[in-house]
Amino acid sequence: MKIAPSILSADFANLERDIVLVEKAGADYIHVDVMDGQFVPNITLGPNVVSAIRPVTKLPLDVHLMIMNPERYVEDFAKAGADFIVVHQESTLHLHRVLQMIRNAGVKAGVVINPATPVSAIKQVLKMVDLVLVMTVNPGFGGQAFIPECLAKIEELANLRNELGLTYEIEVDGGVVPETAKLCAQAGADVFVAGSYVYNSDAPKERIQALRDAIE
Ligand SMILES: O=C(CO)[C@H](O)[C@H](O)COP(=O)(O)O
Ligand SMILES: [Fe+2]
Repeated sequence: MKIAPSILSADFANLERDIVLVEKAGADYIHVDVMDGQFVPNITLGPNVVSAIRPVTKLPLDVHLMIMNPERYVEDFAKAGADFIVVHQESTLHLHRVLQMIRNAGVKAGVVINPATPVSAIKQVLKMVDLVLVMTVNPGFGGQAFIPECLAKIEELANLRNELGLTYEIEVDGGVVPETAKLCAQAGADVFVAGSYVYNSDAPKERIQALRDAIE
């Protein structure tokens, strides 16, 4: 079980401090939310920020691209030091090609689906990916409520992984707190993204531990 704090809820004027804080608190990945103001109604950061934070942590950078036509930026995020590049099924007409590009750049490839997108939409590419991310809120903002209908998709992906003999990690993102994390773990999730629950607190270390206690 892995915990991936999302720096979307960190203090952007103190990113180094907030990344080191969660690394020391036992985080497994650093989740980086990239938004373009088109695919989602919010704008965050680009490859320059990924390359700026790369040297401040040894943890893998899990880069969640919420941008239209992510094929335009795969190379830039790979060069910036992303360990995972995760692209939305809904953001490109050429999902297979984008995943090939990510793999060819020597980066782990991930695919992500919105709450309204069924698992069947990514079945053809499951054998190409290292990670499948199930959005449990509509992407764009931190601090939203978990959508319980997404749990069935986690279970479906866990069953498919067994049936097809694959090894992708199943990650969940959005509204993750101990109660919802437990439900996701029971459904088969392995990686838990948490932004506001970890960072909007005086005690991020205790919050990471509370998530771990809930899922293990
Ligand atoms: O991708 C995201 C939003 O689109 C974020 O990773 C996610 O929302 C984390 O925030 P929170 O844990 O507060 O829901
Ligand atoms: Fe995210």
